[in-house]
Amino acid sequence: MGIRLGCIADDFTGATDLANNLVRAGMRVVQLIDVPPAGAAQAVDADAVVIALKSRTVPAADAVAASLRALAWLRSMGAEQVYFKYCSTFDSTPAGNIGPVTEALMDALGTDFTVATPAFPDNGRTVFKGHLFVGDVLLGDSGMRHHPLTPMTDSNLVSVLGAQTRRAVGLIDHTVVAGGAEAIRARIDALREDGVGIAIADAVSNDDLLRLGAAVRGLPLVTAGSGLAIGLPPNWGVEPSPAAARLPPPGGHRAIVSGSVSVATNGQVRRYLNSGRPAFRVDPLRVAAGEDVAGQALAFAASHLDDGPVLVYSTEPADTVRSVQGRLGAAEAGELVERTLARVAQGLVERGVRRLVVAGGETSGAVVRALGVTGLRIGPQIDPGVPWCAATLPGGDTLHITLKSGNFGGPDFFTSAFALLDEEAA
Ligand SMILES: Nc1ncnc2c1ncn2[C@@H]1O[C@H](COP(=O)(O)OP(=O)(O)OP(=O)(O)O)[C@@H](O)[C@H]1O
Ligand SMILES: O=C(O)[C@@H](O)C(=O)CO
Repeated sequence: MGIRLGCIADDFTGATDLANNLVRAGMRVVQLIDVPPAGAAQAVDADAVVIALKSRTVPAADAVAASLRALAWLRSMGAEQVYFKYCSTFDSTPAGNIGPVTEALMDALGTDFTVATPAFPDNGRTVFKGHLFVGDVLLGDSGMRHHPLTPMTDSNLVSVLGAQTRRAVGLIDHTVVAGGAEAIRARIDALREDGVGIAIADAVSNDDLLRLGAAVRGLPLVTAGSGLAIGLPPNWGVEPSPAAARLPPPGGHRAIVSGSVSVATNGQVRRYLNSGRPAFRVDPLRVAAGEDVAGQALAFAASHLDDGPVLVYSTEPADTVRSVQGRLGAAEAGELVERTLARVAQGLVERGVRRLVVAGGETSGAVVRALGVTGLRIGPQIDPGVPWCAATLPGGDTLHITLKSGNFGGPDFFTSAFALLDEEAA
């Protein structure tokens, strides 16, 4: 039997976020890093496959090409419905990539209609009258306003998406969503007749997402944050089951690698440092000056792994990061830190780390690629949007790894993550 749901995620932590919601709703999910080579098809035994791309901020043409490659592979696996996952804060610019990728997927699937909703109420992302809220504030008033690559200053998603697409963008508003699947389908029919190709869907609660999920049964393509995923498995008669999230038993040393500069991660790092546990700070300026900072971090880690977890971090508040970027250049600083942390992660695994927390989407991409990991089995949720995963290392060992989006996770995430793994193993 082929897979039911084929998913394309525009970044790595977003992919595990989506996979997590599907697993919680009972699907057996495999996450693949990049589009697999031909012939890997036989290896997949799952209800859903999530292909993790790094396509959020690359040029739109590259994002489209990568997404179409992923689509072709998912279709070859028999995917009955396709899910394009983007960020719950709708990270994009007028050049894309949400609009261009959505339209390319619609064209390739030969469909004239799809929905778009980044709503993820469990993490405070709600859509009301087409406007996206992050917690209690509109998107345009949130921290996303100052994002270096995708500054989000307009909270009205109908206009944000309209600026990125050739197709007309409409709205399925909350009064319709509250009316249930039939009412939503009637609204979809009316929008289609009016020539609308993509509809932003309101959702302020998980119940809204469940109703939307039922209504989009049979649409070849849905586009969303991870929230809509909770409403799709019932369309195939799949029900929540703890078996879906079962991972092999964990072992080995524990470590945390954090290159995220988000507000939530800053709080988590601070909390960890205050607890007095072993931690090593990676200073990008010392790396740029030619010091072997990765080597120093690994030497430090080696002497503390027995009483781990050990934290290696470059996480700093926004003003410090800005000052580093001012001296090195933003892209150069980012790449330098990603390369250093990826080397640290490799060295940690060589030194026996088999339980690894990684914070930051770009950082996760760099780490996972450096480790030679090609697929992740999704396990239990630590906090909304962040599950433990199991990967097979090139040498055959199992690595338990979690990829945390910058703004996800509670203040004690770095300790609660390991505690959950211990509980599951007990
Ligand atoms: N101290 C630092 N100075 C400058 N750049 C840094 C520093 N620490 C990390 N970076 C870079 O900042 C970027 C952070 O992006 P990343 O996606 O990993 O985390 P995030 O943006 O906080 O989280 P997310 O994308 O998951 O919301 C990376 O390119 C990283 O290398
Ligand atoms: O949807 C989200 O907010 C996350 O999964 C994400 O994509 C962060 O990069």
